[in-house]
Amino acid sequence: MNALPKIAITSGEPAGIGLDVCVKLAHTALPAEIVVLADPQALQARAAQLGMPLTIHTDVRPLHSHAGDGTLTVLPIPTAAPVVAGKLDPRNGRTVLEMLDRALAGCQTGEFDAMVTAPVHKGIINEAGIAFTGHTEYLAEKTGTAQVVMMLVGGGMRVALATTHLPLTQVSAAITQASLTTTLRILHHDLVHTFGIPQPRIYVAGLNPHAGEDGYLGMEEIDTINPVLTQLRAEGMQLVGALPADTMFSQKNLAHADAFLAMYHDQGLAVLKHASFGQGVNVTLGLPIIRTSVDHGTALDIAGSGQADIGSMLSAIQLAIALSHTRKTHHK
Ligand SMILES: NC(=O)c1ccc[n+]([C@@H]2O[C@H](COP(=O)([O-])OP(=O)(O)OC[C@H]3O[C@@H](n4cnc5c(N)ncnc54)[C@H](O)[C@@H]3O)[C@@H](O)[C@H]2O)c1
Ligand SMILES: N[C@H](C(=O)O)[C@H](O)COP(=O)(O)O
Repeated sequence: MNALPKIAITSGEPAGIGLDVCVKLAHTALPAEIVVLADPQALQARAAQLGMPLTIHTDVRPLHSHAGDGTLTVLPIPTAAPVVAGKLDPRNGRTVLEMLDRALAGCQTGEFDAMVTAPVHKGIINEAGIAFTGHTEYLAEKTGTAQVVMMLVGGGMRVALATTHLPLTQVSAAITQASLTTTLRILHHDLVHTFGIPQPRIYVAGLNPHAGEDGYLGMEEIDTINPVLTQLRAEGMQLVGALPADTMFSQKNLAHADAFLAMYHDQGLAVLKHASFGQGVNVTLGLPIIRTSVDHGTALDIAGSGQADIGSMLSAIQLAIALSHTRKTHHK
């Protein structure tokens, strides 16, 4: 097996900073073979807008590590409409999904070892007539995976979510004993087998203020969360909780927890992004393929301006490389 991982980067919403990040990536060396899925014309135009040199290769080249010499290997996915930095166009909604489909297919056939996703704009894909809530849910559906777990890594912590892109009014109903059990099993399994932590300590948040205050501020802890924790502790998992979310991320807990499980998106991600926005990584656990992503969105306000930071993309690629090596070692 090839020792140099081959990583597919989907460039995401073309009006956003995904293209800026890819142009900057051309100038950063990495210990992997990198293939960017993008519209070559739009990419070249963004490089010109940024005033950065870029040479695009769309032919199949012999195996080489990403030199950071201003060149990019690009797998062309043409946009349906011309791309303007900062201006969304629903006609390009489907293009974004074509990139994901192509990268996923390559990961499934072994053409790629992992996919790393630049940000997409969920709203414009829906405006294009395609129901879409996020990469996480999309890749789960496309791979026929009943349940996956979104986990972000950054600021010295790992934060996983019991629910992902859901309106708050639907969160409580979505957290069932069955879903929470599966989430914790996936999280525990990946912490052990992918992140190499033999006996991970997982700190679990409650859903309600003060973890429900013994039922006076909500019943989800008593009815759903605590029974699941009790059951899984009996199986040997080290679980702490259900904890009041407002103090769960204290420095003391940070020193002891291998991962935190938040009940919903902003309960966990507001904390993690406060600590590490721009450097964090989003990783989907439980998929049959390796997928990591940036921790930021399309940043339409700065697309084409040169202000886009590539720290999170570099962290996402580095984690994808590490996970590719781990998977290859286990499958030897
Ligand atoms: N991985 C993903 O696909 C992903 C992740 C988060 C948000 N989103 C989507 O992105 C869209 C916009 O989301 P948002 O406005 O909430 O968040 P955002 O991350 O796009 O922007 C928040 C702020 O951070 C700044 N910013 C973001 N990334 C930056 C970078 N790399 N360098 C410098 N500054 C940066 C932006 O300019 C903006 O001021 C939404 O449609 C959202 O769903 C996608
Ligand atoms: N929840 C992610 C975040 O806030 O960073 C983001 O929306 C991307 O999610 P997907 O990877 O599912 O697109």
